[in-house]
Amino acid sequence: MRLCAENLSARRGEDLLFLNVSFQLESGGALLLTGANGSGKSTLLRVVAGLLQPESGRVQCQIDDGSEMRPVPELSHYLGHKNGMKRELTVGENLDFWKRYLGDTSPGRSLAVEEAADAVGLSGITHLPYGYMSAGQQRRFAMARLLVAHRPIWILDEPTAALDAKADLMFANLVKQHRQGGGIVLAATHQPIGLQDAQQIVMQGFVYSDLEIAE
Ligand SMILES: Nc1ncnc2c1ncn2[C@@H]1O[C@H](COP(=O)(O)OP(=O)(O)OP(=O)(O)O)[C@@H](O)[C@H]1O
Repeated sequence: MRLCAENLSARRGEDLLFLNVSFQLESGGALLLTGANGSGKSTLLRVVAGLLQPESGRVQCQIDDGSEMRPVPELSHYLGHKNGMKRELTVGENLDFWKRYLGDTSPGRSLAVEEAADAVGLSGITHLPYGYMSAGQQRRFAMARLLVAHRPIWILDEPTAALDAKADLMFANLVKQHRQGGGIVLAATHQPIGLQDAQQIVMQGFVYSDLEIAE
């Protein structure tokens, strides 16, 4: 599998936040985004995930050599700052919704809801409302979403913010296993979460605000 981002640029408000960012990731590869608060990490991840229209450029993914290019949203999970779970539903109902809604988009095994809960260290409580969970448990169950539907690309925005050291380690192992299985990971994070040998882009913020993009 190969993910290609070519000449991505994005505007926030009137200003150009980044200009002509390109990278390529192969199966098992990872990209780490770093940079100061407000430098554009979340914006770049949202562009890659298809949640924000770029000012220029495109991102595509090829499953096998010679196969057609496919849009990243079909093949990716996006774990942003928000957990994307309903407080009123049980944990199991939330995960079951995501399992059915996202489905599996490529060969690869997704986990049953209880298996995924076990993988994030929280088995036996999926019958409880999501809103009853502590903040850390809620985040762990949001991570379980990555496991109940198989998607080869994981796009992660500060996935372990506010988690304890044990949860960091648990998630680092999930990321490592995902990469070992041929998955690709893009992440903005300050924690060591299984991103050994990752490519790195240091975001700079509105440095290009007075430039215009050549069409
Ligand atoms: N909808 C918006 N309209 C205008 N400006 C925005 C909008 N969303 C974000 N910005 C600005 O874009 C810049 C980049 O924001 P972004 O969230 O991508 O940064 P970040 O590097 O992820 O920051 P952090 O480390 O704090 O999460 C910031 O200056 C922010 O204020």
